[in-house]
Amino acid sequence: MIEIEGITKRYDETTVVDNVSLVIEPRTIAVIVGTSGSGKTTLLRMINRLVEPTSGVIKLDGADNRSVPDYQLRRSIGYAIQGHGLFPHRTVAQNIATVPLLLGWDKDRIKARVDELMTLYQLDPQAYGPRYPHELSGGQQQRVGVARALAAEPNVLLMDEPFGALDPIIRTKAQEDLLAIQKRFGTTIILVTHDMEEAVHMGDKIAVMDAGKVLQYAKPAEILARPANGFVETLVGSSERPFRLLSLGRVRDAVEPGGAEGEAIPGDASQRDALAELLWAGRPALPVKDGDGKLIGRITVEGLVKRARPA
Ligand SMILES: Nc1ncnc2c1ncn2[C@@H]1O[C@H](COP(=O)(O)OP(=O)(O)OP(=O)(O)O)[C@@H](O)[C@H]1O
Repeated sequence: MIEIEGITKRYDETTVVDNVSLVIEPRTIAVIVGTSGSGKTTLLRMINRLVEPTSGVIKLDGADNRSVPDYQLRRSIGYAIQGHGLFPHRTVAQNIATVPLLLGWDKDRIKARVDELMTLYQLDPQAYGPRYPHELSGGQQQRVGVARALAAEPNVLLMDEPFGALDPIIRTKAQEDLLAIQKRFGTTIILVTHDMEEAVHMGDKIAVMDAGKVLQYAKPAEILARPANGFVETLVGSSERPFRLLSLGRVRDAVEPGGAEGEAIPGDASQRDALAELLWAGRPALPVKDGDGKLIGRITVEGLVKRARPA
């Protein structure tokens, strides 16, 4: 659990983070969104003490983050940034091994962990381990950056626009990979992004920041349905709201009894994708199948339209 209590950061007369309090539950993803210069990066960097707060306290599992030396703290918290921050003169394997090496892991354990993470990120350790960062594509470098942040099995991972520079297809893949890894290791993640789509997709909770303050901190569905004020409403995009709400739900949760003509939609597809399929097929309803291909009912345009409005 991460408890941010009344955190403020001032540079001279300027307050860039203004009395922020947030609690991030273990094994969840909290996303920080906001306009440029709203203080997102500064807030994130106060968690691993790359920036020292002017006042306030941050606790990790109950302990003040100033109770250990900052270098020790940073070895226990993963940190991944846009542009990856890889060491250019170290190989991919050496980059990933950075923190385990600092922690004094033995060679075999480090090699096993590097191989495990590279395999997880679909980079063949034999082929890519000895390469240098510039010999990789942007998407591959991004995966190495996240693998490096995860190398020492941190409970907490801080991510600052980690997918910012990726093209949309690779970005989606990177998001799915991260969600899968988060589930598997139970990591608590704080992710800074500009992208509301990403925030809604990834976040268990979203914190909306403006001018150093957190305006709303709530579940994505709550933020979409009941934005705290006009700023949050603008940020979540009024015209996109219905689709974003639908993107949070699965087809299986909107199944109605009965059959329909046409190609069946998988139950684990998002309701937003189902609506797109229905519109594209020009049909009022389509059948729904479960993971085994068994038909479990149908999904209708009418049903989805009702769900695209806040409850
Ligand atoms: N070391 C510093 N000295 C003075 N001002 C700073 C310093 N670091 C950040 N700031 C200012 O603090 C404000 C918040 O910066 P921060 O990087 O936290 O914003 P952000 O929300 O992450 O922005 P972006 O989305 O553009 O990265 C900005 O106005 C920035 O100029």
